[in-house]
Parts: sequence; structure tokens; C-alpha cells
Amino acid sequence: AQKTISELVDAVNGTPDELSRDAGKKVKLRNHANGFCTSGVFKPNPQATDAFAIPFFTQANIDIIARFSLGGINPLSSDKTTGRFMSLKLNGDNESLHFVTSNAEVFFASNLDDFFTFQTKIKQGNEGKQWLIDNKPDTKAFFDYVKKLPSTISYADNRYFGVNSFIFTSKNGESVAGRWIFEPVNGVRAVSANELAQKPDHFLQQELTERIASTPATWDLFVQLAEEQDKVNDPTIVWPTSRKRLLIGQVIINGQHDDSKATLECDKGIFNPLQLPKGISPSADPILNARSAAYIESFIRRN
Ligand code: HEM
Repeated sequence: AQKTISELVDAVNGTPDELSRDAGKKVKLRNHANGFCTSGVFKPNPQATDAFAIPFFTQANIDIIARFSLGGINPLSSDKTTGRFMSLKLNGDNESLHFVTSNAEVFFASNLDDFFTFQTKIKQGNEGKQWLIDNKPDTKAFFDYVKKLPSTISYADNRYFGVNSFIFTSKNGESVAGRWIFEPVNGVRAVSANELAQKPDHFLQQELTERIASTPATWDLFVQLAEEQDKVNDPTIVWPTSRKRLLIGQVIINGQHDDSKATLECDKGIFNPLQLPKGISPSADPILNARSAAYIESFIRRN
């Protein structure tokens, strides 16, 4: 039988027992616990609405609430790992759009059973990891990809990927599949193992806060468009880099609303990958379609 949302959240939180929901609630477990919130503005590319029928992007400046995080349920995990995550709420005058992204372009599972298996095995240490390498080619490909990710000493120095596909309505009413890619305007900056070793265990929050006090962290947001032969509903398959990209706008993280209630309390809420404006809809990717419900279940448990 298909895994339930509750079982998936149990597996993520590592509390797979009948009382897990209550247990999770008591200890307030949450994935991506090591993280913090800040703010900024999104400036759509005026040409974006030449290609797409997405009225949301006609607003010149859209407020952003951002949360940067690491994977895992340990709020005190070391910042020296390579995984980096960026979640954004674009709050427009009439609609909103959320992004929940990773610096890995590829996912480790294409279906909920494999997601559950990954979460369960990965918590069993080296033996579980070896089992995944031997039995799950998608997960092995993900491990190989992650090994090649650069070490970075700033959230600003990474590319971020939406990973799952969405369906975009073109100006002439056609549906086209695409994926979000955020390119850091100053490029990816990798550091040596030596430079990373000199850092304390926790530095990412302070680094970004100090950085944006003088210079915003900025990303160009692109939609990478699928071609006929591309697998749209499988996040373990990366599309060729030759695929056409359209510039949608720029993400500018400058802390402009860091004193607002929405930013200060952003940790309490959720980022919802299915919060989309008119003209963008979810693909049939089963991973994407389980995410909102899982995030809401996690939200209920931790509140
Ligand atoms: C079936 C697939 C997935 C499940 C079940 C799942 C589960 C979860 C859960 C339970 C949380 C905690 C939510 C909360 O309490 O706020 C979470 C957060 C998060 N997930 Fe996933 N996830 C899935 C796929 C993905 C994918 C594909 C990505 C990357 C593109 C991703 C990136 C994130 C990020 C960045 C957060 C933190 C959001 C924040 O900053 O508040 N997840 N996920």
C-alpha cells in the first residue's frame, strides 16, 4: 500500500512508532531545523510576461520572506556539510508564490516508497547507506552527485533548484513544463577543505546577516523548459543543461523587512511548494504532490 503522509513524516523525523505523532509533538521535531529567516524583494523581469500568462509577475516589486536551512532534524547540526536550502515566500498584492529549494539539482527518490525507504535506512548509519547504494540506483546517483557539491561558506554562494516540475501557461494558452533554477549573480564560490576547517561549527547565519547589511545576496531566477523527451514527473532525472532557460526575475535578499512580524515569526509557519499563482500549476510528480500535506502534518506536530 502507498505510504501515508503520517508515515512519511514519521520516517523523516525518525520516530516510526504508533505514538510518533504525539511523540513528535512533544519534542517538536522538524526537518530542516537548523535555519533562520530573513527578507528581501523579488523584481520580475518585464519580459517574463511576454512568454507566460502569469499576472503575478506584472507587479514590479514583490515582498520576500526567506528561510535558509540545512537538512535534518537537529537544530544544532554543523554548518560544515554541503547541503544548503532556500525557501521563499513571495507575497504579492493579490497572490503569493512559494519556493522550497535545494542546492542539489537531483532528488534521491522518484516515488513515496523509495522516499520512505531512504529516510528509514539513512538513519541506520553506514550499513543503511550501503544498503541504499546497493539496492537503490536513484539514491546512489544522488549520493554521487552530493559528493561533487562544492563546499561553501555562505548561503549566498550556491545555486538553488526547485527540483520538481511545474506546468506554466504560455502567452498563447499552451502548457509547458519547467523547473526553477536560481543562479547566484556573483557565481558559485567554492572554498577549500582548509578554509572550511577554519570555520566554527556555526557561521552561516552570522555570515549572511553581516553580508546583507552592506550588500544584498542576489539570484537570477530562471525557468528551465522541458523538451518533448524530458521526464517531467521524475525528480531523480536532471534535464540536459542545453535546455532553454527563461529569465523570470531577480531575488534580492537585503533584510528589508527583518523587523516585521512576518519575518520574526516565519519559523512558526510553513513554506508550501504548492502555493502558486494563476498560470502555474503542479506537475503530476508524486514527490511534489506529497510535499504540502507532509509540511502541514509536520506543522501540526510541532505546534
Ligand atoms: C515526498 C517528499 C518530501 C517529504 C515527505 C518532505 C518532508 C518535509 C518535512 C516533514 C519538512 C518539515 C516541514 C515543517 O515542519 O515546516 C520539510 C521541510 C523542507 N523540505 Fe521537504 N520533503 C520532501 C521533498 C522535498 C524536496 C524535493 C525538497 C527540495 C527541493 C525539499 C526541501 C525542503 C526544505 C527546504 C524544507 C524546509 C522548509 C523551511 O525552511 O521551513 N523537500 N520537508
